[in-house]
Amino acid sequence: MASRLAILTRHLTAAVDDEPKISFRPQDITRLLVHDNYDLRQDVYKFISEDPLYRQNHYLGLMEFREQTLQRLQKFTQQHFFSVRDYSRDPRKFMAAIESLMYCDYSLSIKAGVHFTLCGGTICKLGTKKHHDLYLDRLDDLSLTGSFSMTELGHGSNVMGIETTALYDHSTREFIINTPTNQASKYWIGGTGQHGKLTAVFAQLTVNGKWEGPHVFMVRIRDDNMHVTPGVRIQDLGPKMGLNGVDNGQLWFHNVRVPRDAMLDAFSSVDDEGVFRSSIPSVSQRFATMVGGLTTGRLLIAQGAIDAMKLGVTIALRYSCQRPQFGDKIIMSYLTHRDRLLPILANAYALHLAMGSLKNILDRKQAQDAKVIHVLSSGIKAAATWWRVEGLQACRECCGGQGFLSANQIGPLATDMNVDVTFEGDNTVLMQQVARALLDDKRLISSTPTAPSGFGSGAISLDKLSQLLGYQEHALTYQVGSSMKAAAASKSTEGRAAAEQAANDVVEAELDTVVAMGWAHIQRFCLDNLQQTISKAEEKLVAPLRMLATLFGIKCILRSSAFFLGAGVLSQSDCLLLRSSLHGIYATLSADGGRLAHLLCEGFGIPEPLITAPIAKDWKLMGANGI
Ligand SMILES: Cc1cc2nc3c(=O)[nH]c(=O)nc-3n(C[C@H](O)[C@H](O)[C@H](O)COP(=O)(O)OP(=O)(O)OC[C@H]3O[C@@H](n4cnc5c(N)ncnc54)[C@H](O)[C@@H]3O)c2cc1C
Repeated sequence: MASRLAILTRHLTAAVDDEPKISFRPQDITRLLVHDNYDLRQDVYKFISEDPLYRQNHYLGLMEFREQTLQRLQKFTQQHFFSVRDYSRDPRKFMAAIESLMYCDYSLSIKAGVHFTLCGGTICKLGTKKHHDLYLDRLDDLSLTGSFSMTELGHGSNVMGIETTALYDHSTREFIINTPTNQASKYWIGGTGQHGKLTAVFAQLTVNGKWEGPHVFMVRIRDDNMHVTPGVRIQDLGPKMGLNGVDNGQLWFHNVRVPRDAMLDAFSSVDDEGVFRSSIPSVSQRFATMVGGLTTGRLLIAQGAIDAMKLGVTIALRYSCQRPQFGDKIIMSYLTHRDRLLPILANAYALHLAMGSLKNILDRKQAQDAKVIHVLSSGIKAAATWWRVEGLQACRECCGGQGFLSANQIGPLATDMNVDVTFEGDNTVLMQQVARALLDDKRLISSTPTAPSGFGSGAISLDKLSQLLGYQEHALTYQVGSSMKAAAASKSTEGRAAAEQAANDVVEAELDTVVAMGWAHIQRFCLDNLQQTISKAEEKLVAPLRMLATLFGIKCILRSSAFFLGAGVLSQSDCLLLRSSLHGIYATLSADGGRLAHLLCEGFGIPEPLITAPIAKDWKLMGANGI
């Protein structure tokens, strides 16, 4: 292994363009990473880099920050980079435009996401032509500011349990929307505290005395003069831990009457005779379709987290490779520093490429892909945001006190984004959904997992790392699945409901393992996906990608060393071999002032004007000449 690494090191010690040793240029990597809409992304970057309205300003108060965020969104919208109609027409373009805002400010990114994706996307997906005609142009020019009212004070993760009601009144052809209890008030609703005019309300529908499950209704909450509409009450939620450019609100509805056409009716409607009709007969499947529209939002949150890791690690690496401490020792030469920063680089690559594959699956628009899309979007969102939390904290610590200075970008990013583990699906709940899908996979449940051999004196190959991660996924699923089967069998004489309950009780009792299953699946998917990317990559990119993939795989396995040692799959000497290989990779990435690590960061393609942190330039000049 050591000699292989030495060869890799020689091969990879990238130099400037005109030196013969060079193996790749950052733009070669950028081409691989930017899946689509390269020119559009560059146009958005140029716009937000050059217009002074988008410059960092950490001195604003709450109301000023909100106003600035609104103005930024208005000006961005006026550039017509995309249309809300692209949500259905050209989803890659839609996502590319919104993703590109991330490097400017997370509040702007989320305010745009709530308006265009959650509100606009819901209308595109769940509405029909009359809704598209009525709302989409006005969303596009921001004359109708949109929001998305799903969560209630009492119901966050359990959306099916919401209490807001929509009762159909055939005498007036209207729905009557009500908030029956305070816990049913819509809570956290982005964009409603101050600026919102329109909201997509999730409410339990009753027609002719029959409950039909949650449906979505378009409700005006403020008129064009910004007066709150009759029957609606709005409370501004005020300052938050971060993300203060977004005005979140709490909403109550008291006998708010909306016309029959206010219901988004692509899948269900009430006809002229007042009869409820739906192309999806079961309430639970209908509900799954209603919330299925959240996938795009979830992808944007995941991509935002990945991009934040890229920005954070780029800044931290640039600083760490020039910062001496204790004499002239550069802090990046400390093993602890390498171990804190370099895995973030690998995570960002692994997740970004996994997102690329997921977007390709989405492009196919095949009905049979619905489950895999749900599983991957849930799991990648959870992994990306959890690793982002960990990664940005590591970046901030690695920069010492400088990491705490707002101008250095990492701190504000970490606090503004802290909520991404919670919204668009709480991570713990999302990982359970990944695990539920694994538990439905007969291949994993019925065959006994076969443990791969350890490394012995053999080399550490990506195939072996993948086998180990695959084994972990299979073994955990088999363990929980077998217990569920046994529990269900023990209750089989009491009927199907009792057996299902017994199986569910096992899931509850094994919830920590269930979440670990979700992690195992996503880690294995990411590593396999990296391998597939490598197999198709240009020759010059193979070595650096393989190195990142090996780093990623080793870290995943070492994080679960208790599992692998406990299962007797790896020995202590295997773990030591993994550790020393990891250190070898760190040394290669950090050699020559971290040249390879810097090239890999440059490969992210973050526009230089948007890397504003002074420590990412020349920290020795900080404060000099009034800078
Ligand atoms: C800044 C911000 C903006 C938001 N914007 C919007 C918006 O625009 N529109 C909107 O509709 N909503 C919005 N939300 C709401 C958001 O989607 C919810 O906060 C989220 O779904 C979690 O719900 P909850 O807060 O009620 O937490 P809960 O669901 O009560 O969860 C609390 C804790 O319990 C745990 N938990 C819950 N259920 C389980 C379980 N089954 N197993 C194990 N653990 C569990 C969770 O992991 C979590 O740690 C926003 C939230 C925030 C903070």
